[in-house]
Amino acid sequence: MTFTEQLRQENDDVFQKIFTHPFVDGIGRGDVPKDSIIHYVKADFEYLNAFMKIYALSMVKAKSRDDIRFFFDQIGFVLNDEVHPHHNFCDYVGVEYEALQSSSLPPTADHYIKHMMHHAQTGTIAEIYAALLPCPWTYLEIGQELLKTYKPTKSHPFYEWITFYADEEVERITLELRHRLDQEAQDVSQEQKQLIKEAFRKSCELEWKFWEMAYICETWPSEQEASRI
Ligand SMILES: Cc1ncc(CN)c(N)n1
Repeated sequence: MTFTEQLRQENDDVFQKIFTHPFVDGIGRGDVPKDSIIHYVKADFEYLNAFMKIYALSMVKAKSRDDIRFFFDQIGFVLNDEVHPHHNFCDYVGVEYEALQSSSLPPTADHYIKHMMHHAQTGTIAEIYAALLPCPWTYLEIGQELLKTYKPTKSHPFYEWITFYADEEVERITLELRHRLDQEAQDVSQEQKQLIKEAFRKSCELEWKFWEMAYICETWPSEQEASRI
C-alpha cells in the first residue's frame, strides 16, 4: 500500500461524512438552499485566491524545475478553470459572479486558509502537499460519487459542477499530487510522518467543515449580534 493509499484509508470516516453532507447530497439531488450556495461561492472565491497564493509560496521550496512547473500549472488551473463550477452555482441562484467576490471570510474558511498557510510557511514540501491534497481529492471523489449515484444529464442544474470535478483533469492533478507526496514521504522520520498525517487529516476535517459552514451560513458571533440589532 502506498503512503497516500494509507492516508485515504485512515481518513475514510471523514470522506464518507463529506459524501453524505446535506450540501453535497443536495448538489446530487439538484436542490441546495440558495443562501447556502451564495455563502459557499463568496467564501470559496477567497479560499481559491488563498490557495493560489499558497502554491506561489510553496514554489520557494521547489527542489527542481519540474516542481516549479507543477506549482505554476496548478495556479493556472485554479485561475482559469475553477471559475466554471462557480459560474454554475451563480447561474443557479441568478446572481452575477462579480457580486459574490471580495467578501470577508467566515470562521471555518479563515481557519482552513490559515492551516494551509501555516504549513506553507513553516513546513516541509511534504507537509504542504499533505495539507493541499484533500482539496482536489475530496472534490474528485464527490464528483465521482454524485455521477455514479445520480447519473445527471445536461438538464440537471449542477451538471457542469459535477462533471467538472469528476473529470480526468481533476483526477490527473490529484494523482500527481499523491505521487509527489508518496515520493517525499519515502525517507522521512516518524516525527515528520506524523506531522504529514496530521496536516492531511486536518484538511479533510476542514473540507467537511467548509460544506457545513456554507450550509448553515456560518458567520462570526459579532456579525450575528449586529444582525439582531
Ligand atoms: C474548500 C474547497 N476545497 C476544494 C475545492 C476544489 N478545488 C474547492 N473549490 N474549495
